[in-house]
Order: sequence, then C-alpha cells, then structure tokens
Amino acid sequence: MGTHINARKGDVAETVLLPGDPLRAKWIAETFLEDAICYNQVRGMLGFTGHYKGKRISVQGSGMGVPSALIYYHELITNYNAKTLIRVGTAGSFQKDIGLRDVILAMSASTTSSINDERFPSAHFAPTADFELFQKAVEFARSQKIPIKAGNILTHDMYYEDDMEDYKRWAAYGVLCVEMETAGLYTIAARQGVKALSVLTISDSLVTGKVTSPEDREQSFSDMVNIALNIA
Ligand SMILES: O=P(O)(O)O[C@H]1O[C@H](CO)[C@@H](O)[C@H]1O
Ligand SMILES: O=c1cc[nH]c(=O)[nH]1
Repeated sequence: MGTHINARKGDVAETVLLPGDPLRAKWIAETFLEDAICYNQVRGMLGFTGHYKGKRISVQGSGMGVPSALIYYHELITNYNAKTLIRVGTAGSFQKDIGLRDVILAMSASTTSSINDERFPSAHFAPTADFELFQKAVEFARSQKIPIKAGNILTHDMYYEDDMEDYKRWAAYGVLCVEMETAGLYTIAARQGVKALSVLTISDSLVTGKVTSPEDREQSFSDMVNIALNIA
C-alpha cells in the first residue's frame, strides 16, 4: 500500500511514535505495548501496532536525517491516516547545563536542511511543535517529576562536521541540542494539518564529550517514551 511501508490501511494507528532507530521501535513495542504486531519490515524499517493503556498506538522507525524521515512521515500521514506524530529521538547537548539522559521538548527546530528553500524562496519558515501536545507533555512530565527542558533545537543535515566546534554559534543563541529530523516533522505536520511533537533524550554532549552506549540509545531512555505514550 506504500512504497516504504508495506501494510494494510487499518494496520497503523492514528498516533505514531517515531524513533530514528528501527531497533528502538522494536524495543518500545516489546517493552511498552500490549499485543504488538509488526506491520512493516521493508528495508528493515520496523513498524509495530499495539495497545498502551487501552489506546491503539503504532511505533515506526524513520531512519536518520530529514530525507529518510520525511518518506515515513509522508506515507504514515497520506497512506495510513496518521494524525498525531511524536518523535522519540536522541540528541547531542549544546549547553553545559544539559547532560546525558536529560529530556528535551523541542518547541521549535532551527535547521541546516534546505527542505523549505523551494517552498519559501528568500524567506524562512519556522518549524514549530503542536501546542496542545507540548502542553500535555509538560503537564505529564511535571506530574511524574520527570525533569524536562524545552526550547529551540537544531535539526542538522550532518552528524559529523568539519569543525566540531561549530555548535557554539547555535549555543550562543540558546539552542539546546542537535538531532536530525524534527524540522522535517514539524514542517510536514503543519502542511498536512496533523499534530507533531519531538521528545528527545540527550545521548551525548558536544560540550563535555561524554557519550552513552549504543545499547542505551536502542533500549533505554524510558522517560521520553513514557511522556510520548501518555500524551498520545
Ligand atoms: O536516535 P534517533 O531518533 O535516530 O535520532 C538521532 O540519532 C541519529 C544520529 O545518531 C539521528 O537520526 C539523530 O536525529
Ligand atoms: O544528531 C545527533 C544525535 C545525537 N547526538 C548528536 O550529537 N547528534
């Protein structure tokens, strides 16, 4: 039914959690969802649908970077009728008071991606979170005493830069952290009239050089998943 997601129309829930890593999708489905069924294996980009507290939820890997992620966001919205898209991703800290495993809500996403240059020649669209989802996430995190920070993040096209000190330009403007998909998510959500929010966990720090393990990135960070599932 889709080029990159091969499922039947009703196989995907209206609410979809979106990690970049397909194995994080599998871990979320196996750890948090009841009766989870795998609906997609095309290119190994696993997608599952199950139930959380009685609500039908899907979780779909999206790959790394805006071009890959937009393929999955587009097919989920236009082929499978997804209405609420919540990214659950990792990010690198730009600020010294943001450390490993801290949870970040992306209110907006600055970007080095050129996806909107054609849409808005000589102008700049500001990709922004859905207010209702954002507000619910803040309320849920406070109720569970999960510390969060919220603000502008950077969606970068490159993980490895020539100058790894370049982050300081963004940090000076208060940008909290870097990842690689949210600006694409907020842009397509705005265009298609659906809700989107990115909930991120800091997996490494560009300030201190500290990193988490690959296993951590795949299989931990349950605070962000709990936030995403409970606002879904
Ligand atoms: O952990 P995920 O969701 O993949 O997100 C981050 O991790 C990847 C880079 O390691 C990029 O996709 C970036 O956005
Ligand atoms: O894109 C990303 C994701 C995690 N950490 C980074 O430094 N960059």
